[in-house]
Amino acid sequence: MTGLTVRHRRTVALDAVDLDFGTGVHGLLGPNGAGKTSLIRVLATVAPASGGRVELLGHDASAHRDRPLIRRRLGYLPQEFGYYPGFTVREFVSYMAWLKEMPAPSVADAVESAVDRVGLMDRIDAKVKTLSGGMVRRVGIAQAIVNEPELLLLDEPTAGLDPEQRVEFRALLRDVGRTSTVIVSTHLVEDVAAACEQVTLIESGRVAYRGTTAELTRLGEASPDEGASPIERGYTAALRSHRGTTTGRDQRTRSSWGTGAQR
Ligand SMILES: Nc1ncnc2c1ncn2[C@@H]1O[C@H](COP(=O)(O)OP(=O)(O)OP(=O)(O)O)[C@@H](O)[C@H]1O
Repeated sequence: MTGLTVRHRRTVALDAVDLDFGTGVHGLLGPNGAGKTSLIRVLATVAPASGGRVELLGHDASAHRDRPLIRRRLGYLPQEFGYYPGFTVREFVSYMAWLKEMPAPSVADAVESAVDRVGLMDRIDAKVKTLSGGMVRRVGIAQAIVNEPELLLLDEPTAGLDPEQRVEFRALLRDVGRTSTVIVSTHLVEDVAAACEQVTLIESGRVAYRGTTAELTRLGEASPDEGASPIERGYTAALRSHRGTTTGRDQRTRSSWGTGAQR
């Protein structure tokens, strides 16, 4: 994408961002309100850009006729996803496969494979409304991967998952990332450390840092900041550097709550 700008009324959520993502697992980090969801929604073709150019899987995301072609090859788990509570897991994931226009003969096997990958085979014929929050999240992941997407977009996918499920989910991400482009927005730096090769740090609608997970960790190792792990220290150091301050504890505290750029 080049010059991607997203405005929500007076708020500039993304400010002329240039980014490209190749095969592999990419972590999208940033404080609350940084612009991560705004970016993912444009990539998922559910929200228009206010400016700039976005090319997805060789298509122009702004071209109406190209969007169905993109959506067939895309998987998307929104931060809050809607589902029909009366559907069973099988019915819901099948319905999403149908929306993605998957060939009918392949749907039944694809649904079982996706549900199996998120560890819910024993609940495949249970109604979604009878599942726990973490299980519903896994149904959301199953619907996102049912079409074996070439571009997988996940907005806060580990919210509600217990630690064991998070470990399994990270393995799934690494597996999908072998052949596809996976973009994961998260607040959990340890998700990034465990599953992502590349990190993009967004703040106030701008790219604050890009590098490999190992580079961000090394940045943290060299940083005197307090923090639970080197990569968390790297996150703080990269944000500070972007803000152009090396001493501003007050500024860091203020900014770590996230701010939209009001124009
Ligand atoms: N529908 C909307 N109307 C008005 N402002 C919005 C809307 N959606 C987002 N914003 C603003 O745009 C900015 C970016 O929001 P966005 O949700 O993309 O951030 P985020 O990085 O995903 O945040 P979080 O980590 O809290 O989910 C914020 O200032 C937010 O308040």
